[in-house]
Amino acid sequence: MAPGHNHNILVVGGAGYIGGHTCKALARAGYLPVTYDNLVSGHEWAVKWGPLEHGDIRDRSRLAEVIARYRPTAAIHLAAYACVGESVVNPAKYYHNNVVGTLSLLEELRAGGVDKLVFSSTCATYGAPLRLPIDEAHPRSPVSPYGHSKEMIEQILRDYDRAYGLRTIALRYFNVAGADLEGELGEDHDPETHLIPLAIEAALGRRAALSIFGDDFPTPDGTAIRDYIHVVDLAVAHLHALEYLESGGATTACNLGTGCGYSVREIVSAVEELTGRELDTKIAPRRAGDPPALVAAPERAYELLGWRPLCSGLATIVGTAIRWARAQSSGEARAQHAAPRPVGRDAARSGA
Ligand SMILES: NC(=O)c1ccc[n+]([C@@H]2O[C@H](COP(=O)([O-])OP(=O)(O)OC[C@H]3O[C@@H](n4cnc5c(N)ncnc54)[C@H](O)[C@@H]3O)[C@@H](O)[C@H]2O)c1
Ligand SMILES: O=c1ccn([C@@H]2O[C@H](COP(=O)(O)OP(=O)(O)O[C@H]3O[C@H](CO)[C@@H](O)[C@H](O)[C@H]3O)[C@@H](O)[C@H]2O)c(=O)[nH]1
Repeated sequence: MAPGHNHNILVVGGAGYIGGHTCKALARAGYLPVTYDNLVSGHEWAVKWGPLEHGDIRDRSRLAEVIARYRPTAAIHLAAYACVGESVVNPAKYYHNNVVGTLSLLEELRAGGVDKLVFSSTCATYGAPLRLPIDEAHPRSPVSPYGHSKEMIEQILRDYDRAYGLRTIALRYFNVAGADLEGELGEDHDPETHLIPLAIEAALGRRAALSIFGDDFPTPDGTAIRDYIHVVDLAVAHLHALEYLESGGATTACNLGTGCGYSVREIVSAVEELTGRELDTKIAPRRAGDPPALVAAPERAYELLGWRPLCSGLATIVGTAIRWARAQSSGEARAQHAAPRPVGRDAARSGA
């Protein structure tokens, strides 16, 4: 790419778990990821591959300023609250941030002439599945406010394309897990709610026991089944999605999953095997809003994007997450967190 060529990508929510990995993949492909994030759950240390612009998606003047400064050719929108259970008890929080916030972002993208958007959607838009695996034609009937918020946004995006020509691809992620293959990034939520990091923390003795939310689901071992996709595979899919839009692709949506489902008990066994520690578990009631099984039919993404998951085997997902968790308490993690963001070529391209 020629120096000075404007290939800035606005990564909204780029300081988060998936956003950080996506920025790394973008930088490797020659883009400059410009992170826009209010750091409500993201981290400054996770922004290593381009500038960090602090701001909230509901702050339109701040958004306008950042878009005018970097003139991105496209945006990737990952900023949201994303906990299914919490959304059931506090739906207002979810609709305000996810839906109202996205409307604010869309207005400023329009005003700034940004006409391509990759959107982080979710398999939670399907609700309780009527059939497995779930393909994109499956009815979407969310069972949590979180899922509803994402489904509403998908509808808004279709309408914005028809009316304003904003082309978008909604990526319906299944369960994202694992950590950067080089150990530079990983999941760090506070509080953590996701199964794999919680199981690892329990195995490493950092929490007392892992609660298994329900063992009476209609699944072979009674625990809920999910399709886990490695965060690095997911990050790379965003590059393919961007290329799809850059080459004129029409507004659409596709699943990002593997087609393989694992139960909570199977995840517990994998964590035990790979840490060499026995896990203390206790059965707890089902968590509100949790469907029994979510497994993707992943073929549409293969065909549309020419993408395949390459590191989403369970051993790699759990193995990289264990390595990341172990590094958190060591000097290795602290050194990485302190690493400065790249300057020079990137600073020049940022127009900073
Ligand atoms: N983790 C998963 O398994 C999963 C699965 C399906 C979909 N998703 C979606 O992927 C996206 C990223 O998820 P994640 O796991 O990386 O979560 P995360 O919490 O680590 O990242 C979200 C980022 O958005 C930022 N953010 C939130 N609200 C903001 C606001 N109002 N203004 C500016 N920044 C804001 C946060 O600070 C954070 O950096 C979310 O949209 C989520 O719904 C995640
Ligand atoms: O301590 C725990 C945590 C989770 N689970 C179960 O493990 C499974 C996976 O849960 P979790 O890791 O919290 O992910 P989900 O609730 O499935 O949600 C994630 O995956 C969704 C897609 O399925 C995304 O939309 C959400 O943003 C993302 O948080 C579910 O059956 C949970 O009930 C437990 O049994 N014990």
